[in-house]
Formats: sequence, structure tokens, C-alpha cells
Amino acid sequence: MDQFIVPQVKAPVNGEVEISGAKNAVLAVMAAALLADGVSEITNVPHLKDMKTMSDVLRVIGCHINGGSHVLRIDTRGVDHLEAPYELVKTMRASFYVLGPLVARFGRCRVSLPGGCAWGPRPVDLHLKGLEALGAKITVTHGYVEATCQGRLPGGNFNFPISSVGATVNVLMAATLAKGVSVLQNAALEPEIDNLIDFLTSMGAKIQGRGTRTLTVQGVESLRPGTGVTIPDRIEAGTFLCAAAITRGRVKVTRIIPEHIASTLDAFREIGCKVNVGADWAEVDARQQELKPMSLVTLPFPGFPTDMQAPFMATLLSIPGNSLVQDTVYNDRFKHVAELERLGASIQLNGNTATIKGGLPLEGADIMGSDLRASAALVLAGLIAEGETTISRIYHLDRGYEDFEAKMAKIGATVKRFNPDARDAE
Ligand SMILES: CC(=O)N[C@H]1[C@@H](OP(=O)(O)OP(=O)(O)OC[C@H]2O[C@@H](n3ccc(=O)[nH]c3=O)[C@H](O)[C@@H]2O)O[C@H](CO)[C@@H](O)[C@@H]1O
Ligand SMILES: C=C(OP(=O)(O)O)C(=O)O
Repeated sequence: MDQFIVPQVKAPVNGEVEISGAKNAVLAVMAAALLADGVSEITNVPHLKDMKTMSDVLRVIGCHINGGSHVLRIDTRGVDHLEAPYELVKTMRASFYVLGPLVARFGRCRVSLPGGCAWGPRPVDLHLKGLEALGAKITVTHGYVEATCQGRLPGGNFNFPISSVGATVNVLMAATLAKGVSVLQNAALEPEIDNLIDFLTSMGAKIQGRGTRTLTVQGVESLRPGTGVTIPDRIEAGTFLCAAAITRGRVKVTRIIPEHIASTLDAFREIGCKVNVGADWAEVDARQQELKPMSLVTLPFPGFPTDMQAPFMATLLSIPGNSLVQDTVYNDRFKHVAELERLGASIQLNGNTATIKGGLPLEGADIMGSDLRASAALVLAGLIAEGETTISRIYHLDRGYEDFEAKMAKIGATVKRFNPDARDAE
């Protein structure tokens, strides 16, 4: 299994990074391709392990997938197996997105419950309740969800009791092929939902309320294959900006949509970084700045994203004084805390709130990635830890950061990949 070696940065990072397409947007759009018969095309697709996993899920179902550089073509004409197996779904939660499209288009499917939680329980009850509200019959047996309906889904109304990106994706996709009108209330507002709505609209779906919490969907009898342009990855952008803040350097991220990272930029301003923003770029400059601690609370969009919590916590470690980090989206998303402590960090965890005593020197150590963003946080901390930090289980990070080491190199940070098993075999 690959590991990263992260030496301490010799000088504050400085440079420009071009941001890739958002993996969380592509995953939803790939599943949505199942709603039509034919070849859908998605551009600005990052080369990531998650894209391969979703491609494997779609292939099992009978799709043919090809493409070129950052382009994916999904041909659904061969769909003949309405099942997503545990072996694949367990490795990536978003595989569960095939449930809504398959039951809406084919009237039945069998999809494994997503297992192997990265940091704690991540239920799918709202996906199931929402699909039931549209008229699907759902049973859960032996770890599989079976969804059926007679003919087309009737459609219906559903009020999400809490804001859920994944449940909104699944239920929205299913509603597009329902017989009647469906009204989804308290739908998620994340930019990835808008990206999905744009793709569904290109397929002929009739959706009103884009950008609001109430989506009204007039179901149609069939959809045509779609074309989608993936939005930039707001979490990748935020992570590279953290590299600027934590090393007191400067990073400009390009090919982004600045509004998508507004809350993250506000947090950088609050700790005292200079933030410059252009039409499709943003820059964090922490050179010669005295940074100050802050209280950070994660919230659904447009609030500060839970996916940025771990990378930002690493940043706060570098700032003298006490900072607070509260995750209200995922109360238990703190697997990185124990690993950061191995580097010498002082973090007190109480429920969903961490108190960080910043400004203490960090020392390189052997540490382990537990999930995608936790792994990114460990790399960031490694940049300022004295000596060398070795991070194992970086397959988590590979799920979501394209060309990570090359992009780090562009801003002057060394992140070396190596495989200890290959070395041992020599
Ligand atoms: C592939 C993808 O896009 N993943 C993102 C997606 O995950 P995901 O879609 O899994 O996250 P949700 O928005 O659904 O989760 C938000 C909250 O709702 C709860 N919940 C969710 C569904 C459900 O059926 N029941 C329930 O109780 C969750 O436990 C959590 O507390 O949004 C999260 C929140 O922005 C991000 O951290 C993930 O990176
Ligand atoms: C947690 C993430 O992804 P997933 O929901 O697929 O685990 C993420 O992108 O940070």
C-alpha cells in the first residue's frame, strides 16, 4: 500500500494550483446517466479512484464506459443487471446513488447498503424514506435494499427532516421519471446538487427551484442521454489554500467558482489571512501575517463545509491560542485528532467540539489516514512538523485529490509517494 513521506517545508509555500472537477459532483451525474437509454457525456472529470469505483458499479449493471482526457462517456444501452453488489458499494458510499435511477427507470433493483463507515454511522434512512414517499416499495434484507414499483413511480412530496446531499441526489433523480409532480422540501443546497440539476435538465427533466430548498419536479415518461460539465472541486481548492495559511505562504487556486468557497474564504479572513478573489480564482496570502485563533462551526451549504473541517483544523494548529472546531454535520468526524496528536498537537475533544491549543511545535512521526479529508489534514500538518512525517493508508486521499503530489510540488511542497511493499520485495 502506498504511503506519503512529507518533509518539513523549507520555505513557506508559494504558487498557483489549477483545481480539478469535483468528484462529489461527478459521482451523482454518473449515476444519473442510468435514467436514459444511450450515451451520456461528462466533461471536466477528475482522474480519481472514486471515478473508477463508480465506473465499476455501472459496468456491473451493464453500462459501457469510455472517454478521453477528463471526459467520460457512459453508454447505458446494455443495462441488464439491476443490482449493485456489496463488494463495490462497501468501498464507496456514493455507489448507493444507483438506487433512485434504477427503480425509477426499471421498476426494480437491488443495491447493497453502503458499509465500512469512514468515521462513524452514516445512515441512508432518508434516501429510503424519500423514495417511499415517491411510491417505491422498499425492503431491506441480508444487507441489501430492494426497491420496486408497479410501472412508473407515482411521485409524491417529501420534506427532508435534515439537509442531506446524498438523499437529495437519490430522491431527485427518481422523481424525474415519476408519473406525477413531486415536491422535495428542505433539499440540500450544495453546488453539487445544482450541477446534477443542470445535467438532469440536459436530459429533458423538468425541475423548478434550482438553488433553493424546494425542488418541484414534473416527472416525464422518458429522458434522453445528457451532457454535463463538472463544477470545480471546492474542497480541493480549500485544501490547497490551507497549505498557504499553515506555512504562512501564498497560494492562488484557479479555475474555481469563488462563490462555492465563500464560507471557507471567510474563515481564512477571520484568522487574519489576506484573501484576494477574481472571477475564477482566489488567493490566500499569509506571508508576514500574524494569524489568530477562531471558532469554526460546520454547517450545510452555504455554511462552512464539514469536508474542510479536518484540513482547517490542521491549519489552526499553527496559530497560537485556543481555537474551537465544532462539526454539526457529522458529529463524530474526528478520526484525524488522534493522528494529529501523534505529531504533538494538543486537541481536546468533547462531543462534536474540538478545542485546539495552537502554536505548539509539531514533530514528524508515522501516522495513518483514516478517511479522505483526514488524510489531507495529516499532509498539511506534516508540512510544518519538524523532520519527516510518514503517512500510511493514503488510498483514502487518492479517492479525492487528482495529481496531489504534482500540485503540491507546484507550490513548493514535497510530498513523496512510496510503496514499502515494493521496497521490501527488492
Ligand atoms: C459523495 C458525496 O457527495 N459525499 C458528501 C456528502 O455525503 P452524504 O451525502 O453522505 O452526506 P449527507 O449530506 O447525506 O449527510 C448530512 C447529515 O445527514 C445525515 N443523514 C444522511 C442521510 C440519511 O439518510 N440519514 C441521515 O441521517 C448524516 O448522518 C449527516 O449527519 O455530503 C457530506 C456533507 O456535506 C460530505 O461530507 C460528503 O463529502
Ligand atoms: C466524505 C467524502 O466522500 P464520501 O461521502 O464519498 O465518503 C468526501 O468527499 O470528503
